Amino acid sequence: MKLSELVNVFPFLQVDVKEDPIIQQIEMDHRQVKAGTLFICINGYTVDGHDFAKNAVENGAVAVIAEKPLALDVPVIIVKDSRRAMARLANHFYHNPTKNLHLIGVTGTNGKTSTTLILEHIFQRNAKKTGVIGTMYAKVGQEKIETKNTTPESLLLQQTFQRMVHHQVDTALMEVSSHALESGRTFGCDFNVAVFTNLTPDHLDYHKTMEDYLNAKGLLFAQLGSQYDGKFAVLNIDDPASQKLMKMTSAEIITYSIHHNADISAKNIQLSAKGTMFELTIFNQTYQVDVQLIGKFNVYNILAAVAAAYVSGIPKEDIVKSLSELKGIAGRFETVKVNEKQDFTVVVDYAHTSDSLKNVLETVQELAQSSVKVVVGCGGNRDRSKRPVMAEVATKYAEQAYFTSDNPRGEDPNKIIDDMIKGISYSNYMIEVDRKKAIYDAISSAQSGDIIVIAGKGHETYQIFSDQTIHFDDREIAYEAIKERIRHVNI
Ligand SMILES: CC(=O)N[C@H]1[C@@H](OP(=O)(O)OP(=O)(O)OC[C@H]2O[C@@H](n3ccc(=O)[nH]c3=O)[C@H](O)[C@@H]2O)O[C@H](CO)[C@@H](O)[C@@H]1O[C@H](C)C(=O)N[C@@H](C)C(=O)N[C@H](CCC(=O)O)C(=O)O
Ligand SMILES: Nc1ncnc2c1ncn2[C@@H]1O[C@H](COP(=O)(O)OP(=O)(O)OP(=O)(O)O)[C@@H](O)[C@H]1O
Ligand SMILES: N[C@H](CCC[C@H](N)C(=O)O)C(=O)O
Ligand SMILES: [Mg+2]
Repeated sequence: MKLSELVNVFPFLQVDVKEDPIIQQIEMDHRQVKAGTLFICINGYTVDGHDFAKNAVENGAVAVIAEKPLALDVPVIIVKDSRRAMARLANHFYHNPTKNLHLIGVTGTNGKTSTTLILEHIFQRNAKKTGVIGTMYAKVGQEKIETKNTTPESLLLQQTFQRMVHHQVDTALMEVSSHALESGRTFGCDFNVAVFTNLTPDHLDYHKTMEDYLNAKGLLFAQLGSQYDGKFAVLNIDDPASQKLMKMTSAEIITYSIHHNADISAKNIQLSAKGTMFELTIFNQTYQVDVQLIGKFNVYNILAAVAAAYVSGIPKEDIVKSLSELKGIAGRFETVKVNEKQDFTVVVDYAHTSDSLKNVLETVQELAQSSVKVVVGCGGNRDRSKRPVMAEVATKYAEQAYFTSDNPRGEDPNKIIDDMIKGISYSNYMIEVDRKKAIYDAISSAQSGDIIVIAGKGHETYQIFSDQTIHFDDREIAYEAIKERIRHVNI
């Protein structure tokens, strides 16, 4: 595509393109630039991409998008906001791929990954070809692509959607983070259905207040389009934030709930260690369902997915049938079992907010025959305000807590634990900064009937320190620790 054709998307931009190079790719990182690239300068949170424009040209960039004049030997096009401009350019460059996809976006503090993967299962069981974009990976058909962000930057996002279109994907299921909405990564995505799970405290380092955080989530619903265009907003009306989201959208509103009357609802929920049974009502028709997922919070995720699948045209009976074949989700309430001699339960769960930790601990309290133990830490360079709240929840809802590290990143792990224990009401905790040792401590003291929750990292296979990232998988460590515990008991 010629530069002039590409920048045509900006309506009032006066571009004097004397040279009109062919643009073969667009990049925002100078290290990815090759001959024929349009380089976009982003003033980021850590460095300013404008400082790398010269290097980008040396690497082969044939044109540059910037927010200020730059003395370069290639055309420089000046825009007001280059991140925003990038979303628009990406959309145009990759031929507006979401117009050719049925796109479902899921937002909310907790449950985005779970809901998108339940949706993937429902759509696949109903003969749809799916694509997924989220925390664990992006997936085009069966091919998995590693992702750095839950919701990637617009360039990678639109490129991934284009791959989906080329691979005949019809339905795309996507987690939409508040960071992405706030920074415009999703501008230009043509969502058909937007789903809201819940809003509880997290990311207050980035959004500052809960109101700002809600407003960021609200952008998904505000940008969705109207009911006249067949757009649907799926809202959890047990969460008060939904009242505000209703006002922000002109899409058709579909409600789901456990506690109120709603379009999609669940009643008579029976939890067990093997799964969950409940009565599911989809627009006045009720079905008995029996799923392998554990916990009331997963009933919410199922309701959200059922609602989104139904408004996407999957018949009620087919949705219900696919729920019975639903398997667990990696790193979400994932149990680690070595053999039959193991008379206690170990659960690895991605709970990394106070609300998700409370939910998972309340769930295991209902299931435990003896005591509940929890191993938990808080991420470095992330919302500090959640640290003492998570520690309070851990000590309140478990008999014994082990405070440890969870991706300290650029921070001193001991200081993170200091922040956690500041001002908490209970003292039933131990501190072990080494996460492996903390897991061994918790498991080596396991008694028959205990449940040990290892929280915060779920599917992650790494631990991020200031100077290095090491391989670290809670499930692998727990497995070894359980083997040792069983050996010890049998000596
Ligand atoms: C705070 C934040 O959101 N940061 C995101 C942001 O990075 P940034 O603005 O800091 O980028 P930067 O490092 O300052 O670089 C600025 C520009 O210079 C360029 N550059 C930089 C260095 C260089 O040598 N050459 C070069 O060209 C960079 O490519 C970039 O274009 O833009 C990057 C590209 O899109 C993101 O990957 C990055 O996410 C980081 C990794 C991150 O941790 N983000 C978290 C907070 C986040 O977004 N989380 C949400 C999930 C939350 C949830 O699910 O609960 C998410 O969607 O992932
Ligand atoms: N609907 C829910 N409500 C509250 N907690 C939930 C819900 N669903 C899942 N959880 C808890 O939150 C954890 C993370 O779930 P999930 O990965 O689905 O959330 P997410 O929104 O994708 O998180 P992230 O923001 O990191 O992408 C789970 O391991 C579980 O403890
Ligand atoms: N999406 C979440 C992931 C947190 C996972 C936890 N293990 C941590 O590193 O804090 C975040 O960016 O806050
Ligand atoms: Mg996620």
